[in-house]
Amino acid sequence: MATTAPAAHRCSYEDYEATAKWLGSQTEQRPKMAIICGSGLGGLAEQLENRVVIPYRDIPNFPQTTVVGHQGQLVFGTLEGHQCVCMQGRFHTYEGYDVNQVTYPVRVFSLLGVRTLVVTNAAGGLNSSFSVGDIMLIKDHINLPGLVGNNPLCGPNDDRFGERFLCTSDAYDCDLLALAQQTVEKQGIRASVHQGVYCMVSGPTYESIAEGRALRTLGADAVGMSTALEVVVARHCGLRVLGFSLITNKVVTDDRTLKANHAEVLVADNNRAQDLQGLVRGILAQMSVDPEDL
Ligand SMILES: O=P(O)(O)O[C@@H]1C[C@H](O)[C@@H](CO)O1
Ligand SMILES: Nc1nc2[nH]cnc2c(=O)[nH]1
Repeated sequence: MATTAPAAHRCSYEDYEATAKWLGSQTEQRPKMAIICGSGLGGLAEQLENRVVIPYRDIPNFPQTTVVGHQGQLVFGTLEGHQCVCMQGRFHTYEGYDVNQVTYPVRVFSLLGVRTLVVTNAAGGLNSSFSVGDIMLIKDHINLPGLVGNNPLCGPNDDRFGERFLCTSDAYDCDLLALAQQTVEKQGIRASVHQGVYCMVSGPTYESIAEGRALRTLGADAVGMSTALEVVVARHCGLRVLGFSLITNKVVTDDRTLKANHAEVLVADNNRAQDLQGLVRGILAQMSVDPEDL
């Protein structure tokens, strides 16, 4: 039987605008920061003050989450003095969404006035010095789907969002990364936090032994099924990006008896999500608050 990739879901500027306008009518909050919560990492959104919760099913043009550990709602509120919008649940291409649907919220956030994107994910550790439960500050990525043609910037370029040819050598903001590293030192958690390269694959399969080895050879420290596409679109609309991976499992690169699974990913999240939340809060507490937020 022939199989086909999902048909490209073209979204017009007017679609993004309509969604942003509708969200703007649901709350007076105008966040400058968006946080995408990875698998099992939605707890951060519970910590916001003055919460306004909007289920994805109510939002015009929004996709729906289908993965365990991804709740499917936007939460507006304040965290450490910053007005934020949190995605409690993200979209993945392995769910059948195409790259434009997966990244749809990022452009909507930019139209809402968001200037900084914080991305989090659950990822498999490839770097042999990483342990389960460690945090990786993302310093760069390998956008494997994008490199082989599944890039959300393919197709006609809309100059209202950004330029045709985007440079991604500076995708992860150096100043935010430095602030994150300072916070790590301040919190005394250096032993379990590393900087590294995140590789996005499409999933939903976890890596074969040969694939795990190949990704390590490519220079990846951790591998997951999200994030890079969102970051590309965020950079295209000029957002600053800070990224975190929670290492939920070690990618199997030798022992055939070990098997990665989503339950193990969620257990590791459950055990260590609070550390990641504490780090994100610590970083936000040190970031100057936009005067318009006060
Ligand atoms: O949404 P993220 O990237 O955190 O989720 C990861 C990748 C898959 O969705 C899932 C695999 O266990 O966790
Ligand atoms: N591709 C991939 N994604 C993950 N997400 C969490 N763990 C993993 C993993 O081992 N591989």
